[in-house]
Amino acid sequence: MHDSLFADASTRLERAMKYVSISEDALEYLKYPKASLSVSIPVRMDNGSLKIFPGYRVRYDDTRGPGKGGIRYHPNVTLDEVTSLAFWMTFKCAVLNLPFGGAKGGVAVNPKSLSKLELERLSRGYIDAIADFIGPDVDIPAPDVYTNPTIMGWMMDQYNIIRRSLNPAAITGKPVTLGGSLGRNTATGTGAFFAIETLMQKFDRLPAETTVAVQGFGNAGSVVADLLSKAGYKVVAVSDSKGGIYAKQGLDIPSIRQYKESNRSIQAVYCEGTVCNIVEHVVITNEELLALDVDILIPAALENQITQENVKDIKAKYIFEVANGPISSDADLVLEERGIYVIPDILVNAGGVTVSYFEWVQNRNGLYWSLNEVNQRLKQKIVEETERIWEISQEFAISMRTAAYVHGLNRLGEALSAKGTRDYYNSQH
Ligand SMILES: NC(=O)C1=CN([C@@H]2O[C@H](COP(=O)(O)OP(=O)(O)OC[C@H]3O[C@@H](n4cnc5c(N)ncnc54)[C@H](O)[C@@H]3O)[C@@H](O)[C@H]2O)C=CC1
Ligand SMILES: O=C(O)CCC(=O)C(=O)O
Repeated sequence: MHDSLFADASTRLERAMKYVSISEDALEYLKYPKASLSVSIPVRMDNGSLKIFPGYRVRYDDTRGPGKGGIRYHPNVTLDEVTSLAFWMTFKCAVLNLPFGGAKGGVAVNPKSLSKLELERLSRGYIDAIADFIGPDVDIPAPDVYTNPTIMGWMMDQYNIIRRSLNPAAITGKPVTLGGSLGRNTATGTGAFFAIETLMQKFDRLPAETTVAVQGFGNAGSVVADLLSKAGYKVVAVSDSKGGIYAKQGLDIPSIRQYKESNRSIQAVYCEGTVCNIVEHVVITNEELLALDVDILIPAALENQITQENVKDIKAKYIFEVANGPISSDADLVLEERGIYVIPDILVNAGGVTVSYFEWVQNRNGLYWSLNEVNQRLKQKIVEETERIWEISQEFAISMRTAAYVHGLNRLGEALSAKGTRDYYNSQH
């Protein structure tokens, strides 16, 4: 594994290069972020003191359209992490053929330590600091880890105050009442479910005979766990930042979600109405969850969860990356050698940005779609691109990850070439 997350992420590009025929110039462009902004956000705390939080927004590439990507609140956020996340967004949007480039933002903060008012001040302060860097035709933020529709609502409102106009398409993942799209809040997990279903059919796997473990029970992980369990898969383990639960007979995911809503933590429960009772289970660590002997492993938390250190312990047959970058590049090679299928983040978790695109389209048209229409369109896109990446992987006998990068690189290369060399500008100065 490289010291820098971005250096590690870039190796994926290098592995795909030999299967594409795009210009050297295009490849050179794609090695660097187009623009990066680092800001300091002053926040008046409830006790009257002033705290400064570091924040970032990176626009990696906007050849195919405005930058697009979420905003993360986490104590470990760095410019290196945000750059990697913006790099992945660039390829994700290309893989899904969305008219967007890639961007990402983040603030180094533990949001759990802030009051609701402090969180609102921080969110408005972040938009104050980056307002000139974003916009509906430039770069459009959305939610990511520890941010949510409420925070997107504050951010859009702050952007509108600064611009003195209403700009619903400036931010996606907003509350529905402020122009958010139906289905955006569940889109990442739903898209992942469509990708899993498409590929499990190819592997002739029946849901009832397929066990699943999910690391991270947030917006993305809890929804995919729910959809899989409703489709008959046996979800035997889930976890959050504090640890996990395992039950050989399978967990009742809807009950665990219900319990989490009122208690903000996970517990192995079975609920009838509002009464939830604890059922037989084993408490496990996140490390133990990753090493479970299950058919499908779904990392849905943070980066670098499977590395050279623990890759030998992995027993799952298929890994669907719902998190961004959960597997380091060296661990990826080991998994490939061992015949473990890894289905990459830039495809599996692309449902979120796809419905963000639908939200942006609806905001610009002022015509809003039903939930059914959103989910039908989402399914069509995810299934189509999953099939295409599968074909590329079969054609060149390469991993699904490399195939996804080949697919994205082809689209990016075409757009970069269509823009021309820009030598005209250079020769004028
Ligand atoms: N929210 C979205 O629309 C999208 C999210 N993603 C990715 O999905 C992943 C999860 O994001 P969300 O579900 O949105 O975040 P979230 O904030 O809703 O949930 C994060 C979950 O991860 C858990 N977690 C945090 N640290 C952990 C650790 N060290 N070990 C195990 N669990 C841990 C938290 O307890 C929580 O359950 C991230 O990698 C994010 O970038 C990707 C595409 C879109
Ligand atoms: O919805 C979006 O625009 C971006 C979601 C995101 O940050 C991601 O896909 O990692």
